Amino acid sequence: MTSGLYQKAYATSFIIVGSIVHSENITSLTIIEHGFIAVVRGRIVSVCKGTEKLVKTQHKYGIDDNSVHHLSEGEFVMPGFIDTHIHAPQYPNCGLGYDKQLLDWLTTYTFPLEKKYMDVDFATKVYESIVNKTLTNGTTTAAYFATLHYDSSLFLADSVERLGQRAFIGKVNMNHDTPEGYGEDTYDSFICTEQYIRDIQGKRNELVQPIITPRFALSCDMKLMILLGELATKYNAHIQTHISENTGEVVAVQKMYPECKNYTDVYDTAGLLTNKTVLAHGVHLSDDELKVLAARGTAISHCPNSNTSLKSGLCDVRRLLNAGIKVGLGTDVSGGYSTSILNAIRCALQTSIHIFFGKGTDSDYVPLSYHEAFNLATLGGAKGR
Ligand SMILES: Nc1nc2[nH]cnc2c(=O)[nH]1
Ligand SMILES: [Zn+2]
Repeated sequence: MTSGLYQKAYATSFIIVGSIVHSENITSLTIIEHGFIAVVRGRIVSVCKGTEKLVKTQHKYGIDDNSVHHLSEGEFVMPGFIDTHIHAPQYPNCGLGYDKQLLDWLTTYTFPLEKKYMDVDFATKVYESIVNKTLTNGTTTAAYFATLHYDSSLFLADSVERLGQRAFIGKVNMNHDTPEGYGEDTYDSFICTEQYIRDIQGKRNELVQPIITPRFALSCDMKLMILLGELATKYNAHIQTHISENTGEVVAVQKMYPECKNYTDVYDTAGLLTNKTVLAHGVHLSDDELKVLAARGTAISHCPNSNTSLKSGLCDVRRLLNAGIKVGLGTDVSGGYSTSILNAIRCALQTSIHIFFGKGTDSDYVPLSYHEAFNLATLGGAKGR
């Protein structure tokens, strides 16, 4: 759905007639040819086929012929894509800096760019353009990381609201090992985050929600993470962060938290693993960690473009699904160079095939199918919410 039509969906009632493609579960793709989808004041009330049913639906909801849109031959309607992990401020760096792996990439390219968002004018320009770009690419829901800056993070929420996207927007928290000019102390980070949550919830717009966003275990100490976990409970808020993306990062986390069993245990100890938590990457998780994540109902955002671009590794989605973990797709701009979830679908399929090659093509490993990848890009991402 184009962004114009998407915005219109919230204001009016209408019916789209034509082919409908959607995913009801991970094992199949549903294709309804010559069907129709009826939307009444922003809510889908019917997905059906048949002329008689179409006429009945028009009568039932008082939808006149001018509000019935017929798709042309070859066109189809499908659910919007869900980007479960994207860094809005990193958009200007898309396609840059892949000569480094995660930790060096952060200090060389990412932190210096994010620091610039103390300038609200700069932030407004970039945020307006990334929200427009993702909407154009068919992303109707996104979980955004903003930056540490309270004012610019609110501007991202304003852009999302104005342009008509559903989004979870996080003011990032970082109080440990921070670069010059881009860090916060524990108290400020906590106070500012609480105010930020209140501001966003105060919009009373169900499409725009705050999400608690400790950057990752190397940027936040345990005290701050515990405080953020408490905020999540108090405000019934979602949580997002990164986990086990890169082997150097995993080693550094174990060194920083020697009392914890593993990376997952760090977040579990802080109370950050809930059924409203989304963890990006999860490339190098052990079987024990997968069990804990499944038990907590915590989701993984699979970011295959980023995992390859930053040479982090091949994330085995089949293994995550078999462990009972909810999985969605993320672009991870600008670790990933593309803002498009269609690109994430393609990258997820290729990553899965590369894992299959690694196991030997005579193995019984089943790479992801396109209908599984389509599910991860739509309903799978929605489950993580
Ligand atoms: N890909 C990615 N991983 C991270 N880990 C901590 N911060 C980041 C980030 O900005 N991007
Ligand atoms: Zn990320």
